[in-house]
Amino acid sequence: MEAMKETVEESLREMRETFASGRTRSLKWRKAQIGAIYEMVKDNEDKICNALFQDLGKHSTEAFRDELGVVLRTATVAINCLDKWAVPKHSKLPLLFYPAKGKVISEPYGTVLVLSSWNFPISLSLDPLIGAIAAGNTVLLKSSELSPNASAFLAKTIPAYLDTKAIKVIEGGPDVATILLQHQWDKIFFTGSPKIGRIIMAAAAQHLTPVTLELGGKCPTIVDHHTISKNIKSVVKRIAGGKWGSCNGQACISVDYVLIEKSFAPTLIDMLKPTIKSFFGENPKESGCLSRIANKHHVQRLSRLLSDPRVQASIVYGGSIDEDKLYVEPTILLDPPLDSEIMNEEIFGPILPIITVRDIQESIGIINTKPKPLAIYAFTNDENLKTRILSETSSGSVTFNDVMIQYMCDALPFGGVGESGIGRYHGKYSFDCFSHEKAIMEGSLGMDLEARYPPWNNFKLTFIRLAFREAYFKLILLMLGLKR
Ligand SMILES: NC(=O)C1=CN([C@@H]2O[C@H](COP(=O)(O)OP(=O)(O)OC[C@H]3O[C@@H](n4cnc5c(N)ncnc54)[C@H](O)[C@@H]3O)[C@@H](O)[C@H]2O)C=CC1
Ligand SMILES: CCCCCC(=O)O
Repeated sequence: MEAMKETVEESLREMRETFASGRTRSLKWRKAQIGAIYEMVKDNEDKICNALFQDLGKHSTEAFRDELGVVLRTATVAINCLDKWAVPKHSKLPLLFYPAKGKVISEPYGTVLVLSSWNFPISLSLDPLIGAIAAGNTVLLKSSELSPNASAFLAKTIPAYLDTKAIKVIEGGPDVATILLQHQWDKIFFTGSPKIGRIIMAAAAQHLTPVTLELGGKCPTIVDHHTISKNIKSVVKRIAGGKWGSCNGQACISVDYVLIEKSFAPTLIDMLKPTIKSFFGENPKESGCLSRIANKHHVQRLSRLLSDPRVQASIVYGGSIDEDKLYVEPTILLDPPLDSEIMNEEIFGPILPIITVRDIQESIGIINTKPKPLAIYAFTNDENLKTRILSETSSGSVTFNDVMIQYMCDALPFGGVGESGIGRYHGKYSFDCFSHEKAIMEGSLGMDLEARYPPWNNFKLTFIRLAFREAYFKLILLMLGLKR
């Protein structure tokens, strides 16, 4: 660890020197670096897909949809929009200070730390990296030890494409992260669990470092079957895809549990079963399209969630586990107890609890008994229910009549609220996430209003009262010929 400490100190010193040189402030430099990330992903598609397969058994199609394609689009949007994002924003000032001028400029924070997760190790590393570079920062990236092949690819390949004096990559786990957190950073961007998010925030507090925490939680899916019945096949496929079709439920915005009216349960279960078979065949373990569970610890964690006898009794499909093959069968539960661990911990795996209510309106009350989720999904065409969900619940985002696609829309901010996260990114939100918005004001020496200065008197008070009444003050300036 001593060697690692020296590496970290040397990396930080060099990144700070590079930032101080001003090189990263050049939009040309930023675009060149982001373009290099684009080329790196394009040049190494096979290596990246192989790394994701080695780490997670992730199929190359899923890997391209959720990772490579996401990064390529993020890079393209950043390069195309950076000039616009970086333009100072002029501000309308109170007439009292006329003819002073105001604007806001986006200033890079400086030297930034990015800590990412294992489930989408390429996109969750490179997306924030692109944002940090777009904003003009130097960056150190530490991806997750639980995706060793993807982490090794990033550590080996990024230096071959990017400015190594500005962009550093370190492999390692909690021990390395702990060393990193002992240093002062100008911004920390963390993707991971709320538990570790608290550690990150506590470490950042020592230096008053701003943080973005991309965390997780239990994303509910309401299905109001009365109003979506003519599209029920799409609804069921989207729910199944939102659980088993993206890293096998190991995603922060996966469908965690479903809320439906009791009368609809048999139909939903009967439609989910053939849908799973249509996705993964008769034996999903051999399908090749279903990502593996990350490691034995997570298999044992999922096994523990299922071990509650009351949960065991709620299994209506699946339930088999093969720890050696890091496999948990796509599993459906019907009404596991709301006080069971599986209904109070982020599942982060291929188990789908179906919770039934008498009236779908009761779903809101159940959702509000839990921490604010990263996403809420609701399949409904009932505008009143939509309005209630939007006004009576709080979450990072709400998606009606689909799941997970919000992640791929760079015009929408991606982030949580409460336990599910602090801050947001994607698209321009990434640029803003890694920028300090600095207020600039330029006063005029040409005109000095005595009313600004003592001695105070009623005339000055009247003048100041008027000045806060912008319309009157504008009239006065026009009459005095001081403003056209
Ligand atoms: N909001 C989002 O975009 C996403 C959120 N997540 C959330 O992340 C969690 C799963 O990801 P994991 O990687 O297992 O999370 P994690 O919190 O265990 O690890 C995340 C990162 O923190 C580091 N880390 C672990 N222990 C640490 C410690 N004691 N001190 C400092 N750093 C430490 C890890 O090396 C890794 O780089 C889930 O809760 C999931 O919902 C996952 C992906 C995306
Ligand atoms: C579809 C890609 C989602 C990535 C973020 C997550 O849910 O873990």
